[in-house]
Amino acid sequence: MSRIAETFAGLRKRGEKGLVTYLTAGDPDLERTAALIAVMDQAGADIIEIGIPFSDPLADGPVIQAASNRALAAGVTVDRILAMVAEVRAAVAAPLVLMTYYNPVFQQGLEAFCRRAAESGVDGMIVPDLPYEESGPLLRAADRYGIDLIPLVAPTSTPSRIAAICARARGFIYCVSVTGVTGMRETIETDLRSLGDSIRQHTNLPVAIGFGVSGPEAAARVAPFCDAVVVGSAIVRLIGAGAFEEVGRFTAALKRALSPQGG
Ligand SMILES: O=P(O)(O)OC[C@@H](O)[C@@H](O)c1c[nH]c2ccccc12
Repeated sequence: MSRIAETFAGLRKRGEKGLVTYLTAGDPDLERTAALIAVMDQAGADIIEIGIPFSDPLADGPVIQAASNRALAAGVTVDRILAMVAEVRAAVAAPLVLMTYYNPVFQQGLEAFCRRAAESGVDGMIVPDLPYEESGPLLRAADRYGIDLIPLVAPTSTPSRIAAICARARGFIYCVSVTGVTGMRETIETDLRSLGDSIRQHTNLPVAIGFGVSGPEAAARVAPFCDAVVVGSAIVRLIGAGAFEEVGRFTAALKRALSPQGG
């Protein structure tokens, strides 16, 4: 069983919803990223998503774009990110998922990228600009190295597309709650119940909902429709403000809101 599958099995047994937290690697530097991954793990994050900064992050809103720019300005590279992951891996219980656009993967070569990611202890990958139709080669490479290629489903995905995406999914399905880019929102208007149902018709894999979840109350509101909630921009904003010691407290508050006794 993969580390991601084990994590969801444990959550189910404990009657909890999972918490997936995101941060951009190298913002403000990789030493801080490593420390924050450990802090989020200890504070209750069930899966940690590590963003590889990219110059043209089309799915990202202003908060994560700014984090990418800071990381790129600090000179972070894919090599250094994977070395950092390899260093923290043994001390961190949570599965680690890379969020990367396709270009950095393609530049290294699909096979080489997946091999090195696996050697560094990466458990899964999200590649938001890789369309389902073109995902075959990367899926095969990821499968060879035991890395789950986690797909995105959006409110605009048609039923036949959802079926096709689910058939190729690994790890979990990342259900995008809104049409648009990452970032905190006041409210989420999407009918998450019916979107979740249309995914579950085609797969038994867990469903995580992300985009726009701003804090513990918002997390508790979307939790009934999924197995895990993803929080990115709200955490990246704390990091961007230098409020590093807040990250652990915020993560713990999010996790409390997703546990049976509630927040
Ligand atoms: O920032 P938000 O709205 O909390 O959403 C999570 C998101 O940041 C994270 O999962 C992510 C960051 N960049 C992405 C690009 C595509 C898909 C997902 C992501």
